[in-house]
Amino acid sequence: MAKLDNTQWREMMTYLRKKHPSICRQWFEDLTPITLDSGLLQIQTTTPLQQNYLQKRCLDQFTEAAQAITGNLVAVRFVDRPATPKTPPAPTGPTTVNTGVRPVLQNGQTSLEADQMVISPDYSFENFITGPNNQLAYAASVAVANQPGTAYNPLFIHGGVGLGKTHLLQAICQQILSANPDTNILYVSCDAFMNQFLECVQSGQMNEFRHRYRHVDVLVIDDIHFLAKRDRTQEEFFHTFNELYQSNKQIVLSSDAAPSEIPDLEDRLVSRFQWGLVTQVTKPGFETRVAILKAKARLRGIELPEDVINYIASKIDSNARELEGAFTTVQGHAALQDQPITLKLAQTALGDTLAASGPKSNQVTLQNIIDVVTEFYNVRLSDLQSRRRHKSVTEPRQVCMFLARKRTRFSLEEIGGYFGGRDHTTVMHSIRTIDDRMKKDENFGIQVNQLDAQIGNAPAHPTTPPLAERV
Ligand SMILES: Nc1ncnc2c1ncn2[C@@H]1O[C@H](COP(=O)(O)OP(=O)(O)OP(=O)(O)O)[C@@H](O)[C@H]1O
Repeated sequence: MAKLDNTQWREMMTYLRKKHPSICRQWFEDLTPITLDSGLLQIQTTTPLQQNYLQKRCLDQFTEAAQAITGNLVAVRFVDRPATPKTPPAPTGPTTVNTGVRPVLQNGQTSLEADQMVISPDYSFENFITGPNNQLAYAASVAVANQPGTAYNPLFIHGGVGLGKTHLLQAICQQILSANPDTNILYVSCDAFMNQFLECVQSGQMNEFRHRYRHVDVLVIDDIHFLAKRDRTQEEFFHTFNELYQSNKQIVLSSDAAPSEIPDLEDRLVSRFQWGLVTQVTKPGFETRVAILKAKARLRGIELPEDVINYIASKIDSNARELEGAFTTVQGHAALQDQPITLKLAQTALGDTLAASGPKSNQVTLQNIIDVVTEFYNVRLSDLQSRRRHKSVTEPRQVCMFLARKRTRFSLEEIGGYFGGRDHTTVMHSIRTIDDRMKKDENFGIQVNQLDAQIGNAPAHPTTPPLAERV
């Protein structure tokens, strides 16, 4: 049987590291090219999780590399170890639940299946760095993974963007599956749950929908706060929750706010979400940021000098996703220039984009604005996103919209969407209200300008025209 020779395989890996450094992982070393037959390159993985992940997330890059190295039109397929016993689909009913690791057919391909989230091998407990900001969430996640359905049910993890909620959710799935590969885990985004619900209502497939969601061992839903204001979906979720809970099936949820702070969430759901354990992840401190960068570098098989790590960790203090983004930028520059990563290279690479998250930054994120405004007015983000119209909420909300428009690239629609699904005319109105008031009320003007200054020292977004023209 034809094969890719070792030199070609190594060249393929080098090609990937050079052209697509951000997808490369240390564990790619464990991949083996097994056959190259009739234009099909089969690559063997060491776990079903890797196989599923690579097939869904890295196929294009591997195909490009295979074609570049062989000079032929080659298709790539990732295959699991032949020795791995295949579990037959559960025989019950028309819908079989899959784990996200072994996609299982259900009446052929359906949109229900297509919405299953892909689990990344990176998101394991091993690769999760703990610190005072996430210790409890981590410990609770490990407990749930070791004793699904009994330790804490439901487990509800909340916190701001990029702070590791999804990572923990996926680590739970991975751990459960590695202990018992036949566990039926359904891991979806809240968005997928809502869309599937609507589709199934419209197509008269509610039996399939219910079967799918109510016959799992573990239900994991990311970003459950999107249930806000969706009355019918909340109703459906309520029944799903009850049925699973009563059968001691584990439920794990993540959200950007604590249950009681999710706007327009029915009380009965709020109280159920609090039955188990509600735990928060917050911003990592400097030492945790350093450790996260080291872990990410290890995962990618990259040597990141200590001074570069300290530099990035000191400049970016918002969240792990932005840290990782900065690392990717530096890695990309090094690969493009074919240079080792040094402090100088990192400083140049990050020069334009550095610290999009911090007050030292010259770019401002929505989170920076929200942090400053919510602290000043002593309100919560969920208040700003709610329908509440009390002055104590409308004023900070309008100030946020005003500053978001002034300091970020977001469109009126995007800003409105973020602050509770408001349309662009509402955002326009808010901006004008603040603008007018700043002109008329000197103290108020000073106050908003101070908030603006606290967000960062950068001028208004340089590529955007003056605010008045943009409203
Ligand atoms: N404590 C941590 N240790 C290692 N990596 C982390 C940690 N926290 C976050 N990360 C990494 O940061 C990135 C963003 O994390 P994740 O997607 O889990 O955030 P999130 O809280 O779900 O954000 P969002 O609400 O925007 O979905 C991921 O690559 C994740 O692995």
